[in-house]
Amino acid sequence: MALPITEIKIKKLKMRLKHSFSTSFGSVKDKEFFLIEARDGEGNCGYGESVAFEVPWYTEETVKTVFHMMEDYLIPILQMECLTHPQDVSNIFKPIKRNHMAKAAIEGAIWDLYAKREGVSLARALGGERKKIEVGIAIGIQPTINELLHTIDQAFQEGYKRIKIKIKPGYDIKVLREVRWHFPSIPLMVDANSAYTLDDIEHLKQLDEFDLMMIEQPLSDDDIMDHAKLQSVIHTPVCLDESIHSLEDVKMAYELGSCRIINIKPGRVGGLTEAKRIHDYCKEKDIHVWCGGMLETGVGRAQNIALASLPQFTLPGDISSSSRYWEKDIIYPEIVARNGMIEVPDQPGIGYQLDEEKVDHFLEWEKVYQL
Ligand SMILES: O=C(O)CCC(=O)c1ccccc1C(=O)O
Ligand SMILES: [Mg+2]
Repeated sequence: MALPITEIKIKKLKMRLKHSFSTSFGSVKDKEFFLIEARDGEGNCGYGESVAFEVPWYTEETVKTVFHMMEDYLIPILQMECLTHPQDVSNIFKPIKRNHMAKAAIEGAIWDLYAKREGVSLARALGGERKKIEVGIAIGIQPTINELLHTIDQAFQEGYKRIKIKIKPGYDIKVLREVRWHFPSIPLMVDANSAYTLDDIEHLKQLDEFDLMMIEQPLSDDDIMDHAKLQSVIHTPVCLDESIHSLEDVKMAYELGSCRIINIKPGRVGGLTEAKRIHDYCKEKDIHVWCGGMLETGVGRAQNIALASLPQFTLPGDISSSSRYWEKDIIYPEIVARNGMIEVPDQPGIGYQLDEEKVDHFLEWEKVYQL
């Protein structure tokens, strides 16, 4: 069956985060992103969200490169090709190298449109089975230890299933000692966003004393080899985030023993289809996976919820309530984690409605493309 797309609309939005989010390389206060709409001319509309930031600190993409790729290369490809299934999208985009966040934004809208046309939830369309997913919370680098302890306490009281804290050189061992002193048994992990090198191996070995679920992306963002050297000498499981752009990267990491856990973000790997391929491989190899976050609004968050309903997402993801980041989200109902669980919607598509008033409120401009 054909999957006829008649129109793609790009909406540029800017939303202020409730609190700025700080990591080892800098902080984000205002989130600029694109909301993508894919229509079929029969009244159905699918939604996608781009996750690139303004500055290329996380990966090389930026808000501007995402727009450039979508307008100048990806949408023209859609204008030329006929689709039968959202799985075709990654294939037709193959001639364009990388630029995964641009591809994923469009592909996500097409997956949602497809699920709505089929009358099934996006979770179901992807092969998801879970009715509820376990979620955790990511806490940025805090100005003081007391603020960190307070935020952890709050998150734990709200029932989040695990706490992730960001670390960097000078903000690691001492901080963890404090955290473990106050919270000896909470499920805890750390994310370094590539702040260390192999020269820090002796330092990183000290992490083993804190009973961490994992250390996420300690070394360089494009490295797979050094992480294998590190994993061979520390007990704490290594989880790769920035280093994983595709299934091929996961295979290499598995073969080399670079990590024991994979963080999957659809935006980083080029979309939901590639995310699912990675999931399926990890299931076969018994590698635990979880769904990462990119400070998304409700649209990206809803897509992550659908993805995390797949069976190998065995660890709680970075998918917190809308209210953690936003005064008002652009979807309704807002996403709510209760006791560290989020229900996977069973309505067609992402299962949340767009709040057009809110979208208009945060809208900077929009552009329409006929296919
Ligand atoms: O809660 C979230 O959305 C994830 C927070 C987070 O850790 C993060 C936020 C922005 C960019 C990269 C990362 C990351 O996982 O490394
Ligand atoms: Mg990370």
